[in-house]
Amino acid sequence: FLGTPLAAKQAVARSTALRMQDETQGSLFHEDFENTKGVEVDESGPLRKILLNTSTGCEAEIYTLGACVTSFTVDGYDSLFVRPDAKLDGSKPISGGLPHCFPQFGPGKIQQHGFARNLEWELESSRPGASPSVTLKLTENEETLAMWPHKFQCLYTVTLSSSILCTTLKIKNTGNSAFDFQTALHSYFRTGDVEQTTVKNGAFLFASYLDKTASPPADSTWSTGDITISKPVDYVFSGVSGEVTVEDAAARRKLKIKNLAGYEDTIIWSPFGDDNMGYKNFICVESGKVTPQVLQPGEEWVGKMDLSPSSL
Ligand SMILES: O=P(O)(O)OC[C@H]1O[C@@H](O)[C@H](O)[C@@H](O)[C@@H]1O
Repeated sequence: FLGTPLAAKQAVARSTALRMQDETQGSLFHEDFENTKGVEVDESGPLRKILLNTSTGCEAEIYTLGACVTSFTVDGYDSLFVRPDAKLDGSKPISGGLPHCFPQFGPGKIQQHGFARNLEWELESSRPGASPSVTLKLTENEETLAMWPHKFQCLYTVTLSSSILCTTLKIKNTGNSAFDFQTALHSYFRTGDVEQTTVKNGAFLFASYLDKTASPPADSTWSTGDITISKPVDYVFSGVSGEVTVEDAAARRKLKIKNLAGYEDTIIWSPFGDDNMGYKNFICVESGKVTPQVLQPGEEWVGKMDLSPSSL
């Protein structure tokens, strides 16, 4: 496991208004609760999390380990799913919610899905108010440089706006030489029953995709339009993006995944049949940039993905 052994962190039973480093002034400030309405830091458990909430009753929970959004609740329904086998003590990355894969997606030269989800991200800034927002930051350190010799800055902003969760990830090359990377939100969406769930986007029909359940993984063509799940699935649809909809007939819920920038690919993963992972109650519909993206020194890539839930 890469990063600070967070499991050992002392549990401090408190939920406070946001405290953070103001880098522009170089000082620690602590806003009073009225001014931080909608943004709280919860340090009562082994891992620190940020809570966003609106006066209309929408809530989001973001762990600073991996900058992982683990809960997004509108009208009392949480659209995100955390696997029952997930560890929330820092002993491994969080298997649920919206984990970041960076700088690698899947297996490869470095660890599966990269290191961003294993590391503690810094609190960069917050914006309280009617549309509360928090920005978390990750930069290189000795451990990342040993695995991936590049200087970078990731800034991840999560905003609750009305009943929409807005996310923006900015990845910048802060070094002196070019690098390439892959990234993805390995999104876990709650389902009443994965077998009664349909994933829709017009571009699935006749799209070519990489079937990672084949041995060895093989390119294929998707010929049936909408995607339903009745067996283990691990498909990478390069070039399928834009609005992807998850319709969950069992829970009578619909979720629009709006890929607004940067995420050009869609990955569908289901460990169908694996009760330990709670396979019945989630589907991963991932927003990815799987084709490697080159960044020259000073260049930045921006990924934007919003979630808009409603009843079906
Ligand atoms: O188990 P992880 O690392 O959290 O990732 C979940 C799954 O993610 C998928 O993308 C991989 O193909 C699986 O092999 C993996 O199990």
